[in-house]
Amino acid sequence: MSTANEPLELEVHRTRLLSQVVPVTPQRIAVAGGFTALHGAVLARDVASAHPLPLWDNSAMDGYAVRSADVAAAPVTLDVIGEVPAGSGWDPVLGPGQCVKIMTGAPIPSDADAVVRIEDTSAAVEGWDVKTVQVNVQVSAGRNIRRSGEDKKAGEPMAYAGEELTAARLSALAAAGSSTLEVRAMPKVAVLITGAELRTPGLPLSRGQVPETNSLLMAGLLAESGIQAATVVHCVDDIEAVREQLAILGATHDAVLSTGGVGPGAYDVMRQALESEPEVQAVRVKIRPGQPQCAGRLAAGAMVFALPGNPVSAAVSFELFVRPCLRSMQGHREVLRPTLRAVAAVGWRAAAGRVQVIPVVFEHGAQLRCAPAVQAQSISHSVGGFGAAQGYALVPAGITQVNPGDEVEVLRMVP
Ligand SMILES: Nc1nc2c(c(=O)[nH]1)N[C@H]1C(S)=C(S)[C@@H](COP(=O)(O)OP(=O)(O)OC[C@H]3O[C@@H](n4cnc5c(N)ncnc54)[C@H](O)[C@@H]3O)O[C@H]1N2
Ligand code: MOO
Repeated sequence: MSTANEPLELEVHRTRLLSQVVPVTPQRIAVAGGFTALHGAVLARDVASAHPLPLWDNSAMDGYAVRSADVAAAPVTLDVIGEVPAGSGWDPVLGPGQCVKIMTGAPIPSDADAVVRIEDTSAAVEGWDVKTVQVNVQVSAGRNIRRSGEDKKAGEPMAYAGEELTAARLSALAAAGSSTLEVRAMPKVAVLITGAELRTPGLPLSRGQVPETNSLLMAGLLAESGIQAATVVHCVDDIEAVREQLAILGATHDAVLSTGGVGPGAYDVMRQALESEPEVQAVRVKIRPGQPQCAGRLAAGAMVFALPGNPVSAAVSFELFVRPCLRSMQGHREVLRPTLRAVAAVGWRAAAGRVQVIPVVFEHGAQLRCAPAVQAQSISHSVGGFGAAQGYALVPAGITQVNPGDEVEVLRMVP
C-alpha cells in the first residue's frame, strides 16, 4: 500500500480511483423476457432504430377513414364498407363516397387520406354496426393521421453507449425493433464490516458497544444507486481474518466496500490488512468529514474502498468516491451526480482549509433552500441528525463561514 504524506484534493483522489476502474464485461440480453437484466443496466453500444416509428401511417382516433374530398361538402353520408381494427393488415380499396371504420393505431388504408372522429359523425343505428354514416364535419387531408417515421426514422440514432436503460428508454428501443441489447450489468459488490464494539441492532448493549448500522447504510446507498449488495460480511478485528476475507471477496466481486479501521489507531485493522496490497493507496483527503481513505485495486482483482467507520464519514465517502467508481464500472457516461444551487436558510461554520460536505435538508419554495441536518462542528458521527438528510451542501475549502442567504452548491439525493 502506498501512503500519501500530503493531504489530497477531493478531485485528485477521485480521478486516481476512476483511473483504476475496469468496466464490467458487456453482455447481450434478449429484450423478450429480459426486463430484470435490462432495466437499470447501461448500454454498451449505440442503438439505432431498426424501423420507422410509427411503422406505418395509422389512425390517431377511433372513427372513419375517408377520402377528404368526399367530405368537403359535409354533412354528407358515406357508405361504410368494412372495419380496420388495430392489428389488422387489411388495406381496403375505397371508391368515391366510401369509407371504413377504423380504430386508434390501425393502419390507414392507402386510398384514405384523413380520419373523422366518431364524435363528428351520426349513424342511423347506435354503435358501430352501420352500413352508412353521416359525416358532420369537413376534414383536411392528413387529419388525425400519425405518419410513419414522424417520431423516429429507420436507422435514426435512438440511444448511446453509457446511457441507462430507464423504463422510457427500454420501451423506446423495444418499440423501434431492438430484439437484443448489449449492456453492462451492475457490478457485484461486497460489504465488509469490522469493529469489535459493534452489535446487531436490537441486541442489548453493554457500555462501549453500539448498534452496527453501517451495513444497512452501505446496502441502502448501493440500492439507491441501483445496485444490490451481493454479500455482507461481518469480520472480527483481526488482520489475518480481514486479509482472508479480502482475498475471498476480492476474487468473487467487482468491488469490496468496508467501513471502519482506517484510522491510525492500533486496532485499525483494515488499514493494516491492506498494507500488503501494492495497488491500494492510504490517503487523507481535504474534505470534512471523510478524511482517511484507503482505496485502490486488490491483488485478488476487485476494487476496494476502505471507508472511515464514522457513519456520516462513510456515507460522504460513498457519495464522493464509491458511487462514481461503481457507475464508471457500469459504463455510465455521467458518473457524478449533478450539483444544484441552493440558498442557505441559516448560517453555519465551514471547515476552513477543507471542502465541507455537510448533510442538509431542503426547503421547497420559489427557490431551493437548505439547512444543515447535523451540527456543523461534529458531522462525522452524527448518525441521528443524518437520518433526516436529503442531500449535502459542498462548501469550498477557502470558506470559513456560510451566512444566511449565501448560495451554496448542493447534491440532492432524495427528491
Ligand atoms: N489519532 C487520530 N484519531 C483519529 C483520526 C486521526 O487522524 N488521528 N482521524 C479521525 C477521523 S477524521 C476518522 S473519520 C476516524 C476514522 O476511523 P476508523 O475508520 O478507524 O473508524 P473506527 O475507529 O473503526 O470507527 C469510528 C466510529 O464509527 C463507529 N462505527 C464504525 N463502524 C461502524 C458500524 N459498522 N456501524 C456503526 N458505527 C460504526 C465506531 O463505533 C466509531 O465511533 O478516526 C478518527 N480518529
Ligand atoms: O474526516 Mo473523519 O471522516 O471526519 O471524521
